Order: sequence, then C-alpha cells, then structure tokens
Amino acid sequence: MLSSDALSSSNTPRSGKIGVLLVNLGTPDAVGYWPVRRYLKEFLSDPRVVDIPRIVWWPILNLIILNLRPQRSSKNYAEIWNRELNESPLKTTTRAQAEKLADWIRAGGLDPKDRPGAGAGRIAVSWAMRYGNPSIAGALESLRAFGCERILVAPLYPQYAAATWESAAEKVEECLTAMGWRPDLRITQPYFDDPTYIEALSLSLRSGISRLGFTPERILISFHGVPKSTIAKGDPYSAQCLETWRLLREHLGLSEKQCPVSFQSRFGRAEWLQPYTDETVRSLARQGVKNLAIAAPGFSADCLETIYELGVENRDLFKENGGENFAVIPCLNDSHMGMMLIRDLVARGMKGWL
Ligand SMILES: C=CC1=C(C)c2cc3[nH]c(cc4nc(cc5[nH]c(cc1n2)c(C)c5CCC(=O)O)C(CCC(=O)O)=C4C)c(C)c3C=C
Ligand SMILES: [Fe+2]
Ligand SMILES: [Fe+2]
Repeated sequence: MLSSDALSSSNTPRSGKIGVLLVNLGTPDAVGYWPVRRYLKEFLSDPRVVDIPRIVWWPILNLIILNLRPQRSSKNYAEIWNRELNESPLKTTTRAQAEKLADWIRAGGLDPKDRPGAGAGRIAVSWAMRYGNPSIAGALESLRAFGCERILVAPLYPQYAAATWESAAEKVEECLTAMGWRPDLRITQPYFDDPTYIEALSLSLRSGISRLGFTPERILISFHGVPKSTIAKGDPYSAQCLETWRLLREHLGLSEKQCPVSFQSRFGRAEWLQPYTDETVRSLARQGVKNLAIAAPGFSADCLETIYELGVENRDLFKENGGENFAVIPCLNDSHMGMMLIRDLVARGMKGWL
C-alpha cells in the first residue's frame, strides 16, 4: 500500500523548476572594524578552515587573532573596496557572473536543440557567499520561493580544498536540513583539470600578457596556500593545484623555469604549502628578473588576495628588491572566457534535467 506521503507527492503537480546557485568564499559587509571582525570570526571558526582542536583554537582566535587581525584586514579591504556599490570586489564580480549566466539562460543558451524555450522561465539563478552575505540560507530560501524542485550548486573553486569546496557543500546540506527541504541536489565538482578551464585560463593569460606593455621573463602561477598538515591528512588540494599548473604550462608551451608555481596568503605560524609567493617574488627580483607577471588561477574572481596581496604587497616587494615591471593578470571573473567556463560547468551539471 502507498503511504499518504507517497500519494501526496505523486499527486502534486511538478513545477519542473530548477535553481542554480553560484557560491564563492565570502567577504565582509563593510570595511569597518566590526563588520570585518564578524566576517573573520565566522570564517575562522569553521573547523573546515582551521582544523585544530576547538579547545586549542578558541582562545587563540578569540583572544589574539580577533583582537589584532580585523584592524589590518579592514585597512586592506578599504584599499580595494568598490565605493560605487559599497561592497567588496568579490561580491561585485560574483553578482555579475550570476547575472550574465541568467541572461544567457533566458536567451535560450541551455535549451536542448529539439526543445527551444525549455529552460526559459523554469530556471532561477542565485548567488551566495559561504561566509557573510548574501548567505547560502537566504539564496536557498529564494530558490524555494520560486518553486524550484532541483538545485544545482556550483562552488566556484577550481581545486578541491576542505576549507573551500567541502565547506560550501556541507553548508548547503546543513541549510537544506534546517529548512526541512529535500530538492534534487547536485553540486558541481572541482574543475582543476577541465579542458574548458585550462583553455579559458590559457586564452586569458595570453591576451593579458599581450596587453602588458612589457615582456615578462617569468609568469608566476600563484595559488592560495593551506597548512601542510591539511595535505598530510589527505586533502588533494596541492595535487590538484600542481596538475592545473602542469596543464596550463603544457597548453602555453612554457617550462617550469619560465612559469614557476607558488602558494600565497599564509596565515599564522604553521608551515603552509611552499614555495611561498612572497619569498618567490623576492628571490626572482634578487636573481635579476626585471619583468614579472603573476596569475592566480585558483581564484575564480579577483578579491583581496589578488588585488591587494598580489597587486600591492607583492608588487612592492618585487620593486624593493630590484624588479622593474610587474603585473597581475586578472582572474577569469565575468570575462568572456570566465563566462564560457561557468556556462559549461552549469550546462554539464544540469544534464538530463531539461
Ligand atoms: C586559516 C586560514 C585560511 C585558510 C586555510 C584559507 C584557505 C583558502 N582561502 C581561499 C580563498 C580566499 N581567502 C580569502 C581571504 C582570507 N583567507 C583567510 C584565511 C585562510 N584561507 C583570511 C583570514 C582571509 C581574510 C582576509 C584577511 O584577513 O587576510 C579570500 C578573499 C576574500 C575577499 O573578501 O576578497 C579568498 C577568495 C582559498 C581558495 C583557500 C584554500 C584553498
Ligand atoms: Fe588552446
Ligand atoms: Fe583564504
């Protein structure tokens, strides 16, 4: 016999609506001390980001880091803030990515050839930040309100890391449980070796370099670092970064010497993945490299770590040590190439749903 639940769900007309949710890391709501502190507290309290025992971490975070770091970070955020929209560049770009994706879907980009119009009106696109706002919970609520029965989440991280992809996936599941909602759920996989990603990176690097006004002797590929202990516990992050680096070099026809790799944004005293970006930049300048370009293919959008850390701090370091010309190649962002990649990820994630 059918249970009343099964009967009612089979009798409920299906809307066939699909929600797409783009997720990036997160950012403070404003540049002041308190908004930055609130954001850092949420971010650094996540055991996926800092995986040391809570009893050890809690006093370090609350008594030391949250007293010192917000001041420095808010000063840095102020340097890169989008004053017009009063938000961080990461938010501006993630919104632009979502809007361009929605425009493309509306124009029939996802429609199967034999069924034009299949996607239009049935698909809602939303975006969220894992930490801060707009929140994942709020975005999921809006997709439920639209009547979505299927959800495709696209965490915009090319490489898997517990601190990024896993944390976003887990948060989505936690929010759905809290909402008591069970849509069909799919989450796009990290795309570190995806041919579309490598192609998009190669094209954007080539065009970025052709517009520099100087010829870089080295193109440094900088990924966000993680503590070495994370890798020892089995996180495939560094292996995926190195594979992206290898494929990119192969695609561009560059040697390891012409196109070295490094890891940036070290936080705290523990050993992180090496070589460190700042030490690499300093050492290249001291070796006599005068012209340097840096690309950060692990970031799907420009943010504090690319605009300020690479574009200001590392530029200064390069010049202080004898370097002359320095440039950071923009991330894929909502560029033509960046959108080609996001559209491809979403189209593949939706296979069989339209
Ligand atoms: C404990 C520390 C951190 C780990 C592990 C970590 C991993 C990690 N982060 C990104 C991407 C981004 N991180 C950003 C900012 C940022 N990261 C940390 C610390 C860790 N990250 C901090 C404290 C901050 C805040 C800024 C600061 O105080 O310096 C950002 C930028 C956000 C923005 O608003 O612009 C991104 C993006 C990845 C990909 C990653 C692991 C692979
Ligand atoms: Fe190519
Ligand atoms: Fe980070």
